[in-house]
Amino acid sequence: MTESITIIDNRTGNQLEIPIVRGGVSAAEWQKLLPGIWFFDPAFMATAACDSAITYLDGEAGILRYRGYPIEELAERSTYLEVAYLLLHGELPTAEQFEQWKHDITYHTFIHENVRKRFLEGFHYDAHPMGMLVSAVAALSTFYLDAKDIFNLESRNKQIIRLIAKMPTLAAAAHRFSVGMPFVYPDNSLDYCANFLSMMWKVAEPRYEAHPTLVRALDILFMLHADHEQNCSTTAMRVVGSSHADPYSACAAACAALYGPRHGGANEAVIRMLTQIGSMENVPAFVESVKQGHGRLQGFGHRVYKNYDPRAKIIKRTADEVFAVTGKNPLLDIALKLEEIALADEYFVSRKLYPNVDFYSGLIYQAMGFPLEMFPVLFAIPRTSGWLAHWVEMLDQDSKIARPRQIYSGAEKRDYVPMDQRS
Ligand SMILES: CC(=O)SCCNC(=O)CCNC(=O)[C@H](O)C(C)(C)COP(=O)(O)OP(=O)(O)OC[C@H]1O[C@@H](n2cnc3c(N)ncnc32)[C@H](O)[C@@H]1OP(=O)(O)O
Ligand SMILES: O=C([O-])CC(=O)C(=O)O
Repeated sequence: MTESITIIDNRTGNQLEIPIVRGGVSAAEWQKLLPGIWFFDPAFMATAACDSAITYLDGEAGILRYRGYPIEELAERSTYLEVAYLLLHGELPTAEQFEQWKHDITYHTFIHENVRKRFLEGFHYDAHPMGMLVSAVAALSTFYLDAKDIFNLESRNKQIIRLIAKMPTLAAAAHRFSVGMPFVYPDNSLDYCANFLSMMWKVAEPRYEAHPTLVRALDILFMLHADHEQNCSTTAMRVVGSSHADPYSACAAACAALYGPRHGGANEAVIRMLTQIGSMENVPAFVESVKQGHGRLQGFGHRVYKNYDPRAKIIKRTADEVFAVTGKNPLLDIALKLEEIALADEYFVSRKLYPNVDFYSGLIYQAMGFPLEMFPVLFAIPRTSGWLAHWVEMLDQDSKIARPRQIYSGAEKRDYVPMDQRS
């Protein structure tokens, strides 16, 4: 195995041996040998930003594992709360640990009345629920001042539990407000996903009981969305966290990164695209227009996967179970046709563009009755555990503040021109 690479410093002609660290070159070694020479890698296409033990991803083979456990096995046998524990603690919980974890999360599902009444209800009536979520998560830092104490393990764990517990409550509150419905308090006799569905849909006393197939489907989707190594939002979490900001502020930054249509907003964009296509007959023309450069196939392509996203495979199967309860989403046939045509087309094959996690998830969410605007919110709820696992790992590694360099391409030094002399 190669243990170092040899490069020539073209300023001096010197030959330099740079040690390889786990398949990569350490930036510290690089800077020692070649000070002032930076890697130009604006979108981090070839940069490992950290050393992480949380999620393993082989994009060529389409493999995803959390803490060593294959995603397929977790989706089959685990639950979201167990997966959240696994991501954060590194091991599956014992029965006793799991009971305590569930109890702690359940105990913290309520949000401060002012967050709802004064903050969330202060938004414009048509505010996007993801915008509301981003702001509400940031606002939580003003309610929990102990959150600044990030190196106090007791306080740190409390914020982790609060965030995982309160995300569904904030999400449902944002939805209820946006449709003019009264807020529903958490029903802590219910499990995590059933409780969320109750806060979303309850219209009459004494309680809302979601269909067990739909509760399980949501739990599976939450497991699949829980982590994905250094994606854009997790990178935002780590970058903001590296300044030692509190976890609510860092999580708000991560939520904001997830909001974009290139990332967690793509599931919403997929449904808009399928609706715009309108029928199976229109699919070939739509694919042609994408190939001509008019937009992108939403829910297709991935920075790391150059194969079928393993999560999309599981979601596709789960969709059938959901549709058996809700009735088939009429957009499914268009989605299947689109996949069939794209996967047989040289444009998509040569670029290794396959369906990603967002391609089929929206069809399930829509069939379950969620409005499109809630789709990125549904992504943010489970991803919170992944963000927090990375935040904890980063703090435990005592990592440095994230601070890349740049290649300056602006003006040379010049003199200030008074305003009356400018043309
Ligand atoms: C949870 C998630 O975040 S999963 C991703 C969700 N996002 C989407 O589904 C949005 C659609 N997909 C995309 O925009 C991209 O595939 C991304 C953002 C996910 C990845 O982007 P990158 O890794 O930077 O790939 P890049 O944009 O360089 O694309 C490589 C080539 O494939 C093409 N391409 C990539 N994705 C698509 C697509 N969805 N439709 C059509 N062409 C595409 C690009 O045009 C480019 O072609 P070129 O080499 O001829 O210029
Ligand atoms: O890994 C990525 O870049 C995007 C993604 O699939 C995710 O965050 O789940």
